[in-house]
Amino acid sequence: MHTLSLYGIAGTRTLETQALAATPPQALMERAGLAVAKLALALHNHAERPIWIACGPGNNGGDGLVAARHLHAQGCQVIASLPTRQSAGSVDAHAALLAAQAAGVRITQDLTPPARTALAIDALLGIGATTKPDHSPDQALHQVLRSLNALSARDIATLAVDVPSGLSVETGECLHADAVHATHCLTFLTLKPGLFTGHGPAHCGEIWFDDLGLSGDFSGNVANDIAPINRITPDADADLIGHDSLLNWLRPAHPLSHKGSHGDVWVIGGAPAMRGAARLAARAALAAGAGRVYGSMLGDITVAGDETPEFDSQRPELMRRPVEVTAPGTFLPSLTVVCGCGGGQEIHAVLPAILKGAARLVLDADGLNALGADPALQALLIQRRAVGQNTVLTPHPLEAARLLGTDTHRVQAGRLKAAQELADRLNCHVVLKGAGSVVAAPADTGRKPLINCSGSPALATPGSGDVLAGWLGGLWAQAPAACPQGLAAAAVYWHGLAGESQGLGPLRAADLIERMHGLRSRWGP
Ligand SMILES: NC(=O)C1=CN([C@@H]2O[C@H](COP(=O)(O)OP(=O)(O)OC[C@H]3O[C@@H](n4cnc5c(N)ncnc54)[C@H](OP(=O)(O)O)[C@@H]3O)[C@@H](O)[C@H]2O)[C@H](O)CC1
Ligand SMILES: [K+]
Repeated sequence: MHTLSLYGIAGTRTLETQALAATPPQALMERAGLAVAKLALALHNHAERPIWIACGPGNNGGDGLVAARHLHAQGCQVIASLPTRQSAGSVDAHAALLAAQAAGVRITQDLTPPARTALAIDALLGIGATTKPDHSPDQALHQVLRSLNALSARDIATLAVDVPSGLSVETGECLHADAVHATHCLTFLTLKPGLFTGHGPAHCGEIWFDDLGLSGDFSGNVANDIAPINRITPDADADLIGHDSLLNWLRPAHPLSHKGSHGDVWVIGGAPAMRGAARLAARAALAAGAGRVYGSMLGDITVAGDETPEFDSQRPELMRRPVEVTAPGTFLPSLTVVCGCGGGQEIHAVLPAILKGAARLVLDADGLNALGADPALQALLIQRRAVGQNTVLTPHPLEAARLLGTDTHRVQAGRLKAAQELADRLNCHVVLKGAGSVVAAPADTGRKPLINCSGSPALATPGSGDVLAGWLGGLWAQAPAACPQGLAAAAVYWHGLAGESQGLGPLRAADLIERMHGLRSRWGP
């Protein structure tokens, strides 16, 4: 999959206005409704059982009514609930209602789904949804949202039109407590950021896209009812990370390459009781292809059970070295440093030297907490880019909240904004982890944020973040001059693909490394 642009409401409305101006009345809604009906037919595997279409007052509801008409014409048993007044302003939706009535579609104000519903279509709210507290039809709306969720909780296919009602297409936060959990979402005109991050992935199910014919067919022919569009393409709000993020990693290594050609990584972390975190990061860096991987454990390394001279007795390829970051000859300027994985309090003492010396730095976990608590460390971080040193922070939402001086809820309510704010404030690259990881670059790079679309709950396991940090370090060591945002995109996408390959159940972190390593051999020539 190629990188795709994501547009929030403003960008989508700009495209919608141009599209409406270029098409005959009702044409766009007709196309949207037909596309919904086609997908619904494909999902409807109990021909004798009813399809319930919950239609809202605006154009989203209009799409639903057009779909109802087509499905009725196909002989499906269709019941459309119209719980609210039809929006006076929406001429197209009103026309769709009249056409559905004329065609004999059963339209009711009953808010309960018909018995034995086999497929539900959520056409309540689209990009016009608001959170107005005094909105009169809210009670009815909530009742229908709850009915839709009760159906999807019973594994009944639920198709969201454009967006699951109650989900913010801008941020992926839930505007309503009962936002619809769809099994499929067919979105129109643009792909929207909120479908892919925050609560989006959990609420959308499988995402489908229809541009309503505006980009033409496969041979580039635009439908003959579309006038030439003097198109002003709005700026995308973000890009979706796709398979092309991996392009640089799908080529075989140069035949004359040797371990010295693949760069060195130094993992610093693993305070007592958290040794495993550093080991996972180091193993991941090695599996990602770094030439040499060194590891240093923080704190007392002679604690019971950890007297072995190896850094990792299961991986003798990893080399142990002391944590003497300030000693001459540490080669900090030539290494890629992955720091913080299981670093405990001890990480604080070594961070100033690392921030001053490391050419490339991935900072994770306790390294981020130390940074959040100490403005002097933040000042050192901010200075790094000016001397050609790059940094990628890999916070989960709580770590990001600590760095921003806010709470997790606010980070999650605006993941794109939070990641961008961190990148700008701390003058570095940021991977905000969680469903739909966001990869942000400082604004002066001119690069917009990226959202990752791969991943699965199988990755929500201890050590999964250490693997990501180590893998990123391993990639960076091999491509020291590459754009850190592109490298971070490759790492999160790769990590997510491995998670998807798991199916049900957790993918334990040590196995995740092997899975990521194995994927590359499958992609090979
Ligand atoms: N324009 C086109 O031809 C096409 C549009 N498409 C589809 O249209 C929607 C966007 O439609 P729009 O009418 O702008 O907005 P919605 O249908 O999403 O919602 C607006 C109506 O919903 C009411 N509303 C909003 N928030 C709430 C709420 N919290 N509780 C209850 N009701 C709410 C709102 O009421 P107002 O009083 O604020 O007016 C409106 O009545 C888009 O998503 C597509 O599905 C297609 O792309 C095809 C072409
Ligand atoms: K909807």
